[in-house]
Amino acid sequence: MEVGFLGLGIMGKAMATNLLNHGFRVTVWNRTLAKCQELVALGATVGETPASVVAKCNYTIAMLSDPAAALSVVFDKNGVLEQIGSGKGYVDMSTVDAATSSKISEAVRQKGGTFLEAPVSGSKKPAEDGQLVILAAGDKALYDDMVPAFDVLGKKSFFLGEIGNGAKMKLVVNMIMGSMMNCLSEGLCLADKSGLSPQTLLDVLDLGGIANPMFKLKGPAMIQGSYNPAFPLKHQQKDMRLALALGDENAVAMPVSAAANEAFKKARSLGLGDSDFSAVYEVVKGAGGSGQA
Ligand SMILES: NC(=O)C1=CN([C@@H]2O[C@H](COP(=O)(O)OP(=O)(O)OC[C@H]3O[C@@H](n4cnc5c(N)ncnc54)[C@H](OP(=O)(O)O)[C@@H]3O)[C@@H](O)[C@H]2O)C=CC1
Ligand SMILES: O=CC(=O)O
Repeated sequence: MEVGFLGLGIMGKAMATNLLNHGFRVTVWNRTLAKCQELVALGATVGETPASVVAKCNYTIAMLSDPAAALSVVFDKNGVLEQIGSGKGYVDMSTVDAATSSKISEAVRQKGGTFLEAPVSGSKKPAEDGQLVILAAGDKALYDDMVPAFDVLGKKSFFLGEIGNGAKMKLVVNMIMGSMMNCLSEGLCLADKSGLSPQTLLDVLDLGGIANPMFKLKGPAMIQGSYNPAFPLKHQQKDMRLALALGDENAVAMPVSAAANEAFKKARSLGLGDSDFSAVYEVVKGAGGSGQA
């Protein structure tokens, strides 16, 4: 199967690599084109623009940072829309809101193409290991066509029906995740300040009913103050913001998530946007950092 792949950030690079390793022919594009070279070494070809990738491939996947990036790659000059049409499918796996997804879907369908949103749950390591959870919605025939690729990228795919449902599911999941990360940070801080060992807290948590892979993976690095980005904090804050907007639309009160969002915003203002989202611990500790938000 031949696929195009737009966006070679932390996730896109791992996902495109997996596809190449499983025998897919992959044509890649990235805004910073130099990042394509690592994939070329693994057998990928490069498209000069999103439009040229779509011209070459019947199926094109995108994995981009946020709604602005997702829209730009489709609607701007040399974008996806210039070459999409009958017989061509576009699959956006970025985490965006339902309105962004719907806008892209309508434009692609107007040109005669098909569209699927398919955001993923799971971070850098699950992406490298092909263990993502895929939350797809939109064109069912395109979903069926993509199953061989989804089987390589993920451990499970869900087809959630009409466009927007994948985006909404992803935002609900990440709203919970971001709130949990804040709660873990407060727990580590409280343990430390009240004379307990944060590591012993992690050991206790891991044996009980609220044990989870995120606490187990991130906790020890947080204690060390190590925030090598697997999931950049700026993206977690974007997801909290979009989830809170979904809460506004549906009149759902989310005070816990709103407080978590404030902590992520504060972390961005302290220059921690490119650190892992667990760096929100620095805000809870009252410390801070330096660098770009
Ligand atoms: N990292 C994670 O653990 C997970 C991330 N996600 C979601 O996946 C998506 C990608 O995340 P991740 O790979 O971590 O992010 P990165 O920040 O590592 O990569 C972002 C990608 O988007 C591109 N990009 C940004 N702005 C534009 C633009 N205006 N036009 C074109 N391309 C643009 C970047 O290009 P360039 O290289 O030129 O900057 C890069 O390829 C996000 O929506 C994120 O929320 C979902 C699950 C897990
Ligand atoms: O979106 C992030 C993730 O870990 O899932």
